[in-house]
Amino acid sequence: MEILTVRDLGKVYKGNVNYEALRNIDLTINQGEFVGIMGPSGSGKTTLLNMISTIDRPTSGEIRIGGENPYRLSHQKLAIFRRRELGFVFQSFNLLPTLTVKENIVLPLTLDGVSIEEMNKRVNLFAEKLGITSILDKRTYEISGGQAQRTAVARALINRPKLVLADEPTGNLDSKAAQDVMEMLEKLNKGEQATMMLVTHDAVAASYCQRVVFIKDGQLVNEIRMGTNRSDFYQKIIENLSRIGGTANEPSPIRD
Ligand SMILES: Nc1ncnc2c1ncn2[C@@H]1O[C@H](COP(=O)(O)OP(=O)(O)OP(=O)(O)O)[C@@H](O)[C@H]1O
Repeated sequence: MEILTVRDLGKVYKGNVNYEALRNIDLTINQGEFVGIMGPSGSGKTTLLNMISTIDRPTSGEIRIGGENPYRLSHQKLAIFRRRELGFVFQSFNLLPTLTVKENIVLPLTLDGVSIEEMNKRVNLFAEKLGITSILDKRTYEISGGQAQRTAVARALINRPKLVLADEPTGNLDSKAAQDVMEMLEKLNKGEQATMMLVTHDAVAASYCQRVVFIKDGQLVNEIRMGTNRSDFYQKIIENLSRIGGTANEPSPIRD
């Protein structure tokens, strides 16, 4: 089943000089897929993510999420759609510092009037899956970056959204914490059948995806799929990035 359908998408930033940031983008993400988007700086990754996350309107083409075109919804319905159908994970975690870890996680549920009992059930389930049960009552300034990102992942998934969108989720983490977060995302993708799209510069993070799509100068140029081995997939990602000018070649930090 298709969760995300992007057809012939285009984006032109209007200004003194118009800039065509995306052109003829076609992308489909099926239920339960984990897809990475990679490309050089300025290639259009954030622009694409902003269109899909309904933050910014496309100039042409169409986006459907779970069969719905979010840009046809009224302002109020769009806000509800975003909260119920999309989950967000950001580079900078975006947790509220005055709340505890648990309060941050349940925030999307409180806005939807879910019962306390159901909230507790879900928060305990996700906290256990993400290994953050012992820090639920801590404030966000008392936890590590890796714990903060796992909290953000729990918050993004607690509503069981149709699509989870992650923007450089490992960008502020050291390599060990980054690996932990990617392992959690992979586990949740498999265990919860969560459909995920990840924008990243990090080839190691991308190697946890099942499919990586490459973007250059506003166009999708290639896609590769994970085979049986993550180490080989990582090498293929690096080769593709080198070809399109995304990053230098480097030795694999992945051991099988
Ligand atoms: N609001 C805007 N107005 C005009 N041009 C913009 C705007 N936002 C982005 N651009 C341009 O569109 C192109 C794509 O930008 P985008 O931020 O999507 O790239 P990116 O691949 O996410 O880059 P990075 O990896 O550096 O974050 C760039 O050339 C950028 O300068």
